Amino acid sequence: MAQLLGRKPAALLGVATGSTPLPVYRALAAQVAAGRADVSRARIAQLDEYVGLPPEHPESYRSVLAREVLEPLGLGLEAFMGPDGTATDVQAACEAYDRALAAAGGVDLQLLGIGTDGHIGFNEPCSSLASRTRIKTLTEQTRIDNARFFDGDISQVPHHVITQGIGTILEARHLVLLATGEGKADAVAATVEGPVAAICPASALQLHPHATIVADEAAASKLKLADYFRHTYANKPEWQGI
Ligand SMILES: N[C@@H]1[C@@H](O)[C@H](O)[C@@H](COP(=O)(O)O)O[C@@H]1O
Repeated sequence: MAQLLGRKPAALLGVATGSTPLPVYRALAAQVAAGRADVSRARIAQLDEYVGLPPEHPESYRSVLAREVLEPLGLGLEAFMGPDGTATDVQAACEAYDRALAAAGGVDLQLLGIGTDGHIGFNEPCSSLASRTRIKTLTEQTRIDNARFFDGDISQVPHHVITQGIGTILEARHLVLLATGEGKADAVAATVEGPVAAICPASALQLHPHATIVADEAAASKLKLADYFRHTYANKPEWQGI
């Protein structure tokens, strides 16, 4: 991210919620504090949002991103773009968000996490690979996974969400998907080595010309080609800048 900001100070950074990307946000904030990265002209775009949670609810994704990304980077809400989870006309809000992203020049770098079922954003299994920002219904598993943010009480986890569609996500110039822990190993294997199929929404990354997957050993543990991936990473020519 810091490299991108060096090349393009007014970059539009797409950010994900969840626990996995938090160390990235902390590292970027540390670089900003040390004067090694300048985010003063950067803008931040939200990936998904719960429907019906007021923006000031501590677990609305707008609140989470304000707390974890905007404030540590010293950015205000004027640098932030996101869909309105409380809109009366949700579909119109979704379409407006897609238009706003395009009008802002598109997302330069989109950070993604991955759900245990292979979802990206909140595109649950069998989401159309061409989908645009829209309302989705969460699976029971995702609601169970996310109950930890709601005092472990699943009844507080909304059933409906707004998410950038898979087609919308694929329009970002660079996709970076982060996965840690054994719980993500099946999803990572299906994403990287499985067929491109809506049953694993993250497999759509195989269609993107510039997608990077960063996985720890546990999350990578079910990859058949792990040795090959390690070898190529260790032998990247310096000119590739990785
Ligand atoms: N909508 C978010 C996703 O964007 C995120 O990738 C996923 C994984 O979260 P974690 O990184 O905490 O495992 O959680 C939620 O479902």
